[in-house]
Amino acid sequence: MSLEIKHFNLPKAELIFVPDFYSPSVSQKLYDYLYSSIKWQHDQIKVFGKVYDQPRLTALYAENNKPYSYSNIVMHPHQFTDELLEMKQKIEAFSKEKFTTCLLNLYRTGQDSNGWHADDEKELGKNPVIASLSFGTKRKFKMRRKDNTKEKFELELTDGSLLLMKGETQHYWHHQIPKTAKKITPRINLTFRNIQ
Ligand SMILES: O=C(O)CCC(=O)C(=O)O
Ligand SMILES: [Fe+2]
Repeated sequence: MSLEIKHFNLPKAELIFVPDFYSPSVSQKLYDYLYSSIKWQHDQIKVFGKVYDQPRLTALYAENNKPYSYSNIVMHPHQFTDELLEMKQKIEAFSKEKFTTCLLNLYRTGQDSNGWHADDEKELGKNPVIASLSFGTKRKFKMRRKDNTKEKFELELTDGSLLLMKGETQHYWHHQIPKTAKKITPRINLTFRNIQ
């Protein structure tokens, strides 16, 4: 059986979406493992001098000790677990890319979110490839052009799916996970990155 692979041809973005990267039964096991075994933390962020609780839990894992900084937060990695390493290897085999680091997000309810941003920190290099795995409740993933916010795109990130963002995507587009008023159970997201 072959995997369904969708290519979205947006101007100045390269997106590849694999809806069934993991089967429903494997996804359920991975969700349970991640929910209970990842060392989730709840950081505060500073926006225009004011301090807020980040609207989700996060964790950083890596094969090296290199920290990752964004939104005034510096995260220091835990060492990869066997399960995370296995996921990393499966994504590397599919994408023919290498990843050093995984930033995990736990969206506990519909009120948890991730605001407009690009994954364009300089430690990610010029045209970073970001591999994003989703487990649990599906959430909307929105994109909009940095230079024309009317130009938009959206996608549902479903359980067991893989989204690859490549090429110039981070230069030209912002992305977000908006809040939703729906009563929903959690979603776990893993973004694999290469930090040099
Ligand atoms: O939860 C997601 O799908 C997106 C996460 C994200 O954009 C990030 O961690 O940089
Ligand atoms: Fe991101």
